[in-house]
Amino acid sequence: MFPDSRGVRPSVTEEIAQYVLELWHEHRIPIIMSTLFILSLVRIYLHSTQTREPLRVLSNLDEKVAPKPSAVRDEKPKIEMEEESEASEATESAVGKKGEKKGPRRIKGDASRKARGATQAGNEARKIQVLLFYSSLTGSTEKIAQTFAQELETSLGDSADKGSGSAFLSPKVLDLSEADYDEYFITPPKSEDDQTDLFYLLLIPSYNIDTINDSFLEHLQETHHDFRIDTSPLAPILGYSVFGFGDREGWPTEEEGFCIQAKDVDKWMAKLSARKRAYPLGMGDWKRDGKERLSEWKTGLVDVLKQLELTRSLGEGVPGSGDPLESDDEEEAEDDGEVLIEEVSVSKTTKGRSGGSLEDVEDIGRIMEFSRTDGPGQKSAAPLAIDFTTEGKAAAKKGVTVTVKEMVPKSSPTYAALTKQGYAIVGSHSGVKICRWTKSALRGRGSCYKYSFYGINSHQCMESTPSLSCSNKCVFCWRHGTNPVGTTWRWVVDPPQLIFDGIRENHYKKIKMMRGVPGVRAERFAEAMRIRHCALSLVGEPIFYPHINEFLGMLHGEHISSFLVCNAQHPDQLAALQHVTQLYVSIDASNRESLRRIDRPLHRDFWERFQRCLDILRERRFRQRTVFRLTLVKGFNIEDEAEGYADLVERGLPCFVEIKGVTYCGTSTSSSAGLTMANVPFYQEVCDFVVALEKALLKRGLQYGIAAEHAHSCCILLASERFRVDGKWHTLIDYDRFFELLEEKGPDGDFSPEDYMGPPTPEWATWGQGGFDPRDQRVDKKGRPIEAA
Ligand SMILES: Cc1cc2nc3c(=O)[nH]c(=O)nc-3n(C[C@H](O)[C@H](O)[C@H](O)COP(=O)(O)O)c2cc1C
Ligand code: SF4
Repeated sequence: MFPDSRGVRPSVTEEIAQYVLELWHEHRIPIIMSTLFILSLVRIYLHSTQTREPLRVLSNLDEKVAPKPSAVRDEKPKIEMEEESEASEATESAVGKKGEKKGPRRIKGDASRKARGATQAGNEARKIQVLLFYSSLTGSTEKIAQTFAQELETSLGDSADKGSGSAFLSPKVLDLSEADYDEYFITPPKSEDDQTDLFYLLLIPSYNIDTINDSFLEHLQETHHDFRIDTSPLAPILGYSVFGFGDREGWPTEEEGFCIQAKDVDKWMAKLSARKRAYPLGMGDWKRDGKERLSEWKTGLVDVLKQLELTRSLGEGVPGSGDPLESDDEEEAEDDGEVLIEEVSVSKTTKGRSGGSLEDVEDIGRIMEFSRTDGPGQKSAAPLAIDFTTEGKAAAKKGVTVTVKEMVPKSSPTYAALTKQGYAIVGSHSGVKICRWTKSALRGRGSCYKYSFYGINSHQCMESTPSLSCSNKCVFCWRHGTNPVGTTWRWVVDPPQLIFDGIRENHYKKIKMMRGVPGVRAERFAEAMRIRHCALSLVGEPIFYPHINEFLGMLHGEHISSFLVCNAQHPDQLAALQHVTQLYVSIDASNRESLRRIDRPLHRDFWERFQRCLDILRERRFRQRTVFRLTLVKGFNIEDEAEGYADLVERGLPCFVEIKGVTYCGTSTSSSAGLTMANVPFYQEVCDFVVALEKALLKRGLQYGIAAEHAHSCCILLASERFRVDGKWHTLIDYDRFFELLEEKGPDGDFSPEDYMGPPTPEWATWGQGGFDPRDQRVDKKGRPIEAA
């Protein structure tokens, strides 16, 4: 090495470094190439000989299908699952689905989706154990319990322990005389891995002698009252249901003790489980219908269990459903377009927007164009823009362009008011609601008067209307502040199929919500899942709807009978109406002045319209089963009006005349009408009026008689002698025959009401007998049984 410029000679180390550097510069390319080559060889070798570790995210997906027992524990694992689903989403988006463009993963804050995914994943991991408890003295329930458990397992798609993929473990059958109550009825037992939810079924035969049932009931009661224990210690179970066996031979009615202990068990279980009644109490007579009832109960139960498997939730219940206090208070509001006085505070805004004055309404002309704007999420079914009436041409004449709006838009106060009152609004102008009688019949507490008079089952009756709008503002209709009014159809028209599907769906939804309500009977609940009747009378005017005939066709197509009530203000639509099972016209007064005062009609020619409607009814009396409905309001339309009503009957010659006292619910603030309790006639006053009317009819040579009564609803039926056969009234309807005739002869077919007249009116419903179905139990406002007089 040479000395540097300063004449200093480099050290040995410096000389070596210099040498290595020169060497690198000379040979770096071959060195890099050969290193890369060697590394590649090593990589290939390792790849072909080593077992691969699965990718982390894929392993997670596997875990989701078959989780390790410890993978899901209460809250925390849910979070883990969430992360897993996030991870799998990440993988999917990073790897990209087949044919999809790969790209950076976008993270969106879709909390609900994540939560749902997490719950489902959690649900998949958890199992459901049905515990079937029974008691038995003479052994029949024991045998039934064993068979029932096997059948249930099959119906649920076999059990998880047999590897079926179902969440249900094999049902366990437990004899209450051997089971440790402390183990099952103080707090629900936990499985070893804490991965199992419990569902309790109880098969209880009743005994009026001392049996194991007594100590069991005592235990339930004591547990509930024990101050050291929570009042609802069984709340963690998924749900429960009870079925009782009894013997009607010795204990004919529930009041006499039929299935009494099953009822008690059901009641205490509701308290202990914090209202987890998953399906109504079933009851069967072991000698007669026991098996049939049990099988029905099982069908309903399986539906609920399958829903539980998916959602782990019993779903919605009506307010107060399964109340731990088992309070049986019922609201007294009577529906069915039946007239009532109720305390309702009507907001000024609501009134202003929905009502509109007479002048406003009459200014609206024929609708020439349709300009509905479908907001996001609104149904896409094409609405039809029609003004089907012949009235209100003023605007058209003036050349005013009218924008077609929805009758009851979701954002309107009307919508809010109606939904608050329990209506489900379907589309933009139809509604459905469960009436109090449907609820009452589900609980075996009596049906509406239409059961006594015409044989309709209230628990199979749907109350609805395709038009929430009306052309009157009747003094006794408390809804006139909340429902829209008008003389012409000036709104968007929904197609009939949309209405039919919507009301049916919402009706069933509302029935299902009654599942946990105390006292609902399993067999009636099961029957209620098949609508047999439709009362088109809820609120508004059904024949106002332009496609009423198509809509009726849909009801009849499903063998749902139609009870249509109209207000005698739309003669053209009435004349065009096809067959209905029973056609009502509301007759609210006997003369022009009284009608104006009571109905406060929007049409200026209301009296002429009214009379034309009566004439149409007269013409059609051998085609349609026609009914006048009179609503008596004291101080308005009772006094001295019997003669006037008789004249109207003479004009319309209806098949029947229903006379009903207005119903009172609370203090009336029924708008300016100011009706009070003083306007509600006593039943005796209604009876006196009916007797006077019958006399007035006979005086005119009209063949009518008092056929039936339903004192509970303050309702009496006058019928034409056409419906008296061999001295017996035949006010019931043969529904099957009605549908046969309709199918044979068509909706305009030539057949008469007599052709589908039913069997004789039951004795208990005839005049003087009160009209309460003896199968049912009358209760007072607090749900306490009322002894028959
Ligand atoms: C002594 C006795 C008392 C009974 N008491 C009632 C009763 O109060 N209410 C009822 O509905 N059934 C009553 N039953 C009918 C039983 O509940 C019915 O026979 C039941 O199916 C018996 O079930 P098991 O064989 O599993 O014990 C009674 C039967 C017996 C023998
Ligand atoms: S007819 Fe139907 S909707 Fe009307 S009160 Fe009776 S059960 Fe209720």
